[in-house]
Amino acid sequence: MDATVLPPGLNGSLKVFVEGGCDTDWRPYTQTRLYTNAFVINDDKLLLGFKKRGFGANLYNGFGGKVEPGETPIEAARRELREEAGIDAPLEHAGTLVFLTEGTEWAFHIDVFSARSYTGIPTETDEMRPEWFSLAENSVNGDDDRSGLTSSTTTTTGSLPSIPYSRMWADDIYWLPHLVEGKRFAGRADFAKDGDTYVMKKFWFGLVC
Ligand SMILES: Nc1nc2c([nH]c(=O)n2[C@H]2C[C@H](O)[C@@H](COP(=O)(O)OP(=O)(O)OP(=O)(O)O)O2)c(=O)[nH]1
Repeated sequence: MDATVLPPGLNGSLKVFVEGGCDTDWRPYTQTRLYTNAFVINDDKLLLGFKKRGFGANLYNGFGGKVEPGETPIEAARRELREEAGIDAPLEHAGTLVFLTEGTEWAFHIDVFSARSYTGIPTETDEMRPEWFSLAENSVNGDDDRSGLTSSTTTTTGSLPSIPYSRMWADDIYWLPHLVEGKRFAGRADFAKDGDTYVMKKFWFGLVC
């Protein structure tokens, strides 16, 4: 795809792999705020956190938050991983996500990181409950209601559910499989609000080439 038709906020050499949503314009914005999001993979398991409060509460996600003044995105990502999951990991940049929501006039610029090893023990915090999910093809459906299942922080891959996409941000199903495969991506997703629910209206994702 010609770089001139990238959604506003994206740049570089990107080849689209999915786009969709309403036939409306991308939401305008004048400011950008920096965020991070970190995913830890261990063999054929992926660590996600169940967000217990605040923005994105009740969704599973990687670990992350705002980049504080004086921090680089990678420093912020490692700090957030320590604060929210209690672990350290050799994070590498995996992708960039431009994210807009209705009612917020600025864009989230999210640097997404991944690591294939970690140190420490994933530990529940006030904000996040870490849980492992299986990347194996024959894993049980992680989109099912898991209430009643015991915590998966120490179980083996064989008994773990698959990635619970229906309980994650709606754009994740497009780019997270590429992150797991080690491919670098960038994309944009514009959301509207329907009551307390965020609905994805328009999206575009490409691989870095
Ligand atoms: N996977 C995924 N994550 C997203 C999307 N949109 C979005 O903001 N995020 C992430 C980026 C951040 O990691 C997190 C939002 O930050 P936060 O709300 O937890 O941060 P915070 O202000 O609490 O910051 P802090 O107190 O933890 O520093 O959600 C999305 O579409 N998909």
